[in-house]
Amino acid sequence: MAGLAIHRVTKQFGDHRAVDDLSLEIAPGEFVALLGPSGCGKTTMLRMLAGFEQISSGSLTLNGTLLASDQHHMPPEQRNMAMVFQSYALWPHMSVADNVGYPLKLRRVQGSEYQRRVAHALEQVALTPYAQRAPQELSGGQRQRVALARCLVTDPDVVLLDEPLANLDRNLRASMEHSFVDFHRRTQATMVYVTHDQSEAMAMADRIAVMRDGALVQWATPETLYRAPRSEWVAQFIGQGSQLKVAGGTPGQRLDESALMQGLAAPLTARTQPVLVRPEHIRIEAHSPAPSSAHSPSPYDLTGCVERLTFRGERYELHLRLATGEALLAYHHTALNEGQHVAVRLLEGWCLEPDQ
Ligand SMILES: Nc1ncnc2c1ncn2[C@@H]1O[C@H](COP(=O)(O)OP(=O)(O)OP(=O)(O)O)[C@@H](O)[C@H]1O
Repeated sequence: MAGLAIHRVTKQFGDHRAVDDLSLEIAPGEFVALLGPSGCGKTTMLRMLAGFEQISSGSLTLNGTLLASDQHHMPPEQRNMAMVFQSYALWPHMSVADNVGYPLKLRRVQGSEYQRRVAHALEQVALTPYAQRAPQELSGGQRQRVALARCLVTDPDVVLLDEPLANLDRNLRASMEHSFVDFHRRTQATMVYVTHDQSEAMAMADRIAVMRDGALVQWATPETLYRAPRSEWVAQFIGQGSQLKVAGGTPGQRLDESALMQGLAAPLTARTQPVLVRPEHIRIEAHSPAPSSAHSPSPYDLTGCVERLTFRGERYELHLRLATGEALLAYHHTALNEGQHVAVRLLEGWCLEPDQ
């Protein structure tokens, strides 16, 4: 396949495997996030793609051209990739326009061609009016857009981004997410974006590679990761939710309400299958549940105690404790009292692979 192919790549630092037998096929023009906790090997993978780090085994190819293997290492400047760093890495003594044009100077592009490409890159990130300012006279978000324009100017095949929003405050991060998505749409560049922030990855990427201890644990669209996380570990890392144990069900199976309730009603020793229940699949009945008759059991025959209540503007987050001692996170539209007992209905759940 044309595009960026990571084939069984391993990076060994002494005894430590920072990246462990990782394979990904990234389509041309795709926006991909490498997501995982600190130290899982994301930056090391990105640096191997850029050519700043040699690979220990496996191979990297871009549009069929070998970039790296254990025998071969194409230098970074020959890979036609551009990298955006957390620190922006702008030259303080140069204007915005000169910073953006710097990679062109290195390539000896001059005159009207130089002017045209710098103007175009600045326009792409909506910074034309700031061309003559110094980087220190810009906000953090604007500086990061200068860094984007600087990588755009060389028309790279691949843009590599290493936690580019980590230094920005929360509000600015949200607006920069739009800038990145917009940048991606306009340029159609293949983008590989490293982050430990799942909401950032979910908001921007076409597909996400979730990494743990150097290995790939799931490679899927944001929707699939949310709806169908593979394991207990991925489920606790992506989105909000509670994990319960049920009897029956197999990993990768969706349980409906009755299967879930049946699985929960089994003796504790038989409940070995972990299941994820998202808060939007939980219904709360604030009044005490009526005793259910043996012939027509009420759907509300699970009860929980409200341990904690957090106001989130459009809804309340309820931290519930079930009679079995298990914790459950639910949403509710009105305030409840801490210590109050409520009836709980679980509409669906997703069976997970247990962690080793
Ligand atoms: N040059 C190096 N020499 C030895 N070990 C290294 C080197 N670079 C990274 N490591 C180790 O490899 C592992 C992965 O590091 P890496 O920076 O890729 O993780 P990361 O997922 O990007 O983390 P973070 O989100 O904190 O940046 C870590 O245990 C790190 O200490």
